[in-house]
Amino acid sequence: GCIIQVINPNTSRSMTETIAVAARSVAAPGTEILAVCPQEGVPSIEGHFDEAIAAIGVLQQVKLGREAGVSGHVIACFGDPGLLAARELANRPVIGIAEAAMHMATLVATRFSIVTTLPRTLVIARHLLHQYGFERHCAALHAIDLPVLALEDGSGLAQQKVREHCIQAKQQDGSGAIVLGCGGMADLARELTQELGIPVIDGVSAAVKMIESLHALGLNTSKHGDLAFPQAKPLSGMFGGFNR
Ligand SMILES: NC(=O)NC1=NC(=O)NC1=O
Repeated sequence: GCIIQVINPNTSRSMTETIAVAARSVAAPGTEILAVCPQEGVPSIEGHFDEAIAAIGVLQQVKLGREAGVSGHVIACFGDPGLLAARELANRPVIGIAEAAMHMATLVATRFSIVTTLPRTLVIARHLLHQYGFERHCAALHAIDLPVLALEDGSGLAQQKVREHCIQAKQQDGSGAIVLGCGGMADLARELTQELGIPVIDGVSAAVKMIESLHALGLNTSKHGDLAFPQAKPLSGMFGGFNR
């Protein structure tokens, strides 16, 4: 069996649950999902500062998962915070939900649109498109202009905004697929795919299936070269107990 650690890098328990439900909804019968979030950090991730803080919690959770013997790790925030650092700490595969959703979109469409939360997170999505080499595949990026935690306030307003922007993206962007740009949107993909008649892709479920595939293929993070374990060195202060 496969044990997948799904890390919500923010500290909001309700979003961790939304993410866990999406992960479990696609997990294979033999796959166990361990959904976690950092004990301390930031309640939502909406910019570079938040990402820097969240990355420490991601690394702490990846180390715990490695020591628990998980088969792989998912970073369930659309900025993929701490992804490469996490791969240095991990033996097993580590996949971010943005890279997972973007890869899947390129398999089913020639171009995709992204629908994310606050406008200020658009630059983060653009950085990832460049980093992953998908700039040419992304036709447009949209922001619903609501904060991440509006997805968890029970009003349904954020979910309605996501739906409206997905409809606009389908009509205006010339995209064949849509990528949902937040871990908290993970529960919307299936219904929107049905309603819009085009692939609307959630990175949480995409990442879970990619980890299962890597596990089945016996492929793990390469420790040869750039992603080798960090050099052992004396870490000080709050990082004291935190070595590779
Ligand atoms: N673009 C985003 O909304 N990123 C995110 N911030 C979070 O706290 N979770 C996300 O997925």
